[in-house]
Amino acid sequence: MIDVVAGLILASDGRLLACRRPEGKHLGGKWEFPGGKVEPRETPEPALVRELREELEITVEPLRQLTPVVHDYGRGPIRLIPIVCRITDGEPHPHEHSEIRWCTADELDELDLAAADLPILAEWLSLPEKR
Ligand SMILES: Nc1nc2c([nH]c(=O)n2[C@H]2C[C@H](O)[C@@H](COP(=O)(O)OP(=O)(O)OP(=O)(O)O)O2)c(=O)[nH]1
Repeated sequence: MIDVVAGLILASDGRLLACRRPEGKHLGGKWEFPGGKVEPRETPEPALVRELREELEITVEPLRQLTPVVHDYGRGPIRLIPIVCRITDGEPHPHEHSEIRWCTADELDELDLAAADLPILAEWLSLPEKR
C-alpha cells in the first residue's frame, strides 16, 4: 500500500486550494488536493509540509486529519490521507500543476476531481465546522 498525503489548504475566507494535474501525467487534467507520496520512515504531517514546499513554495501548518481513503486506479492500492492545513508562509506558485484555484465548497463540487478525492470532499462538505 502506498501512502499519499493530500492537503486541504484552508484560506481565511473558507476556500480550499484545488490543483490540476498536468496533461500527460497519470490522472492528467483531473483536479486534486496537492500533496504526494509519503517517503519510507516519514510520517504524514512532515510529508505534507515537504510536498507543499516543493510543489507550491508555501509553508503550511497541519490542523487536522480527515478519514483516509483507500483507492485503486489499477496500479495497486493507494491510501490517500487528507490533512486540513493553513498557510503560514508564502503564496502558492504551482511548480507541478497546470492550474491552481481557490474554491468555495460549491465550486469544489463542480470540479472534475480525481476519484479518490470524492469521499474526501464529501466528508469536508458534511462537516458542520469547516476549520
Ligand atoms: N497528491 C495527490 N495525489 C492524489 C490525489 N488524489 C489521487 O487520487 N492521487 C493519486 C495520484 C497518484 O496516483 C498518487 C500520488 O500522486 P503524486 O502526484 O504524489 O505522485 P506522482 O504524480 O509521482 O504519481 P505517479 O504518476 O508516479 O503515479 O495519488 C490528491 O488529492 N493528491
